[in-house]
Amino acid sequence: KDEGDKDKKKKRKHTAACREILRKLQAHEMATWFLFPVDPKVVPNYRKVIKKPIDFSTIENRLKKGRYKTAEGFMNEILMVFDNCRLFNEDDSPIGRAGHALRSYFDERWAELVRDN
Ligand SMILES: Cn1cc(C(=O)NCCN)ccc1=O
Repeated sequence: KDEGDKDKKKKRKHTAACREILRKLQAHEMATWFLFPVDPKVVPNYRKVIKKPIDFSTIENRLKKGRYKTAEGFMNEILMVFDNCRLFNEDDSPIGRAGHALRSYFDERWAELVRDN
C-alpha cells in the first residue's frame, strides 16, 4: 500500500461523504433555485453581478469527475452558491430566505461530516 494508494483511498472517502451531503442539499425543499445554473435569459443582469456563478449540478459533475482534491475544495464551492445568493438577493426575499435556510442546513451537515471523520 504505497502513499499514492492511501491518498486515493482518502480522496474516495471524502468524495463519498461530500456526495452524500450534496444529495441531501439537492433533496431539500428550499433547493429549487440552486439546483441548476441561473438562466441569463430568465435573470438578465445575473452574470453582470455574479462573477462566479455556481450551482449544485455543476458541483455534482465536478465531484463525479474527481475535481476536488480535498473536501474543503468542495465546501468552498458550496459556500459560493450561498455567497452569490446573498449578493444578488435581498435577505427578506423568497430566494434570499431559501439561501439562508439552505446555508444553515449545510453547516449542520458539514459539522456532522467533520465530527464523523
Ligand atoms: C439562485 N438564484 C436563482 C434565480 C432564479 O432561478 N430565478 C428564476 C426563477 N425565479 C434568481 C436569483 C438567484 O440568486
